[in-house]
Amino acid sequence: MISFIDVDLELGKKLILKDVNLAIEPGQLVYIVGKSGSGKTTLLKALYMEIKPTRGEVTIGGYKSSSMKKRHIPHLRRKLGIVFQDFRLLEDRTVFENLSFVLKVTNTKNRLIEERVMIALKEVGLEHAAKEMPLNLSGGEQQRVAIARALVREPIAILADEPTGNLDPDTSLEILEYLKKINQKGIAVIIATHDYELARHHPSKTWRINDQSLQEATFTNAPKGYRPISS
Ligand SMILES: Nc1ncnc2c1ncn2[C@@H]1O[C@H](COP(=O)(O)OP(=O)(O)OP(=O)(O)O)[C@@H](O)[C@H]1O
Repeated sequence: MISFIDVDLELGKKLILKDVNLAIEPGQLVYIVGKSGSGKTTLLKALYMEIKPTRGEVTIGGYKSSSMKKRHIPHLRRKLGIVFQDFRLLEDRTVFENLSFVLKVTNTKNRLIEERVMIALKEVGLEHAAKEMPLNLSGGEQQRVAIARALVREPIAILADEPTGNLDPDTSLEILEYLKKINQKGIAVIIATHDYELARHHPSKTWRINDQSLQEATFTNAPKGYRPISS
């Protein structure tokens, strides 16, 4: 469903990632780890086609980077749910409106919008918060709203860029639990994080960026405690 074949990625003529080969199957949960500035965000941007490879091919949801037309990029993004470290909620809209907004732009009927929004909020345990303003919620709850907003599109994959970067250790694990639960429903989840401990705590397929290259990593010994690594 998702593949990188012999991909080079550059930003402003600077080579960020070299010769990336990666395959992600439907329903997989995958971590992309690497220190700050190693290129995790760049890799995710190539997935949602914000960046075009200078060499090789990225394939996702039936789209190929080499033949992707600019006007088709929004079609691809409608199939993806993207979650950021800083939540990126509309602060002057209610939780419900933050989610319904996503469906309104695709001309979904009102009754269906309400149904899908409430199903997504239920998935993250926030159906009671539909009328709240985002800033009245905790950081963890805001991130759960962002996850629900990603879900409401019924995506083929959720791309999460440092989803726990602004959260305390316990809340980070809670967010990871929600992402795992969503993954168990068959949606691929790709988590980019500098927090190796998160990947160790809930082991799954892990790819590590080091010195411009992406390698498969294995964490066999899950630690007893969870300590986040600060950036
Ligand atoms: N427009 C640009 N031109 C050149 N280099 C850039 C540009 N934007 C970012 N970079 C560099 O690209 C590298 C990769 O950045 P990227 O944001 O992908 O890393 P990251 O692993 O996601 O880091 P973080 O965890 O801090 O977000 C960094 O060294 C950054 O300084």
